Amino acid sequence: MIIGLTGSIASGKSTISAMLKEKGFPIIDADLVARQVVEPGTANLQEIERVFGHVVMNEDGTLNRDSLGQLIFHDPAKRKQLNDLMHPAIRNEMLRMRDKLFEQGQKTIIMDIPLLFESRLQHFVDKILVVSVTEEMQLHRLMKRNSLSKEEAETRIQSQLPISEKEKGADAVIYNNGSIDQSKVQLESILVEWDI
Ligand SMILES: CC(C)(COP(=O)(O)OP(=O)(O)OC[C@H]1O[C@@H](n2cnc3c(N)ncnc32)[C@H](O)[C@@H]1O)[C@@H](O)C(=O)NCCC(=O)NCCS
Ligand SMILES: Nc1ncnc2c1ncn2[C@@H]1O[C@H](COP(=O)(O)OP(=O)(O)OP(=O)(O)O)[C@@H](O)[C@H]1O
Repeated sequence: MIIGLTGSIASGKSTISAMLKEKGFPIIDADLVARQVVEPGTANLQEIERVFGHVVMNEDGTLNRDSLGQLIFHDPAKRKQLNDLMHPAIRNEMLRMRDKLFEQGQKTIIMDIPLLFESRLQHFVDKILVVSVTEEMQLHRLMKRNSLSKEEAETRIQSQLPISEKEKGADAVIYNNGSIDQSKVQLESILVEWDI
């Protein structure tokens, strides 16, 4: 069985994913895969430099993530260009990892996919677990974690579907406004309900 873990930016997916990892579930993390597919020397990174310019590169040849983020979160056309370039590579690598884990005999796999709904990847997974927070809390945590201004954080939040829409497509929702322990209790009861 594949559990799709999703939510919105800074809603707490990584926090819940860490709890699932601690319980022994294998995790395929789309954000991590998205870093692997643009490592120095990859054709993807060369293409990103060609399309977005030298400004998105660090001197050591790695991707300047802040600079690329500034470009794509403010501009839907550029975001689409980046998505079109990277998403097929991310998807292929995630499927390869999934197949390998099943071959190794794993029964339940977690796929942490921030853009599961935006990219219409619902068919990748058997159950969808959404990590939700109020917009106020999301803004607060995002500004704090990424040291962003209110305006920058709002721009990033608006680049994704509203969390209320994602809740509608969920098999279960964790409301992560309270403490981490309160979210853990919710996770545990969902795992019992799903018998995993
Ligand atoms: C723009 C980049 C370089 C910014 O890097 P940075 O280290 O600042 O952020 P990070 O990768 O940790 O992403 C943080 C969060 O931003 C959100 N996010 C990232 N990319 C996108 C996008 N294209 N559209 C909407 N939200 C996005 C996700 O919620 C993600 O969890 C990076 O996010 C990226 O390469 N994005 C394109 C690939 C992608 O779509 N990744 C999302 C998972 S598939
Ligand atoms: N219940 C909580 N109480 C306090 N802080 C929290 C809680 N849950 C998450 N956080 C903090 O909020 C921030 C966002 O959480 P996290 O990184 O897990 O979100 P995410 O959904 O994985 O984000 P992204 O989409 O950007 O990858 C982090 O700094 C995290 O430590």
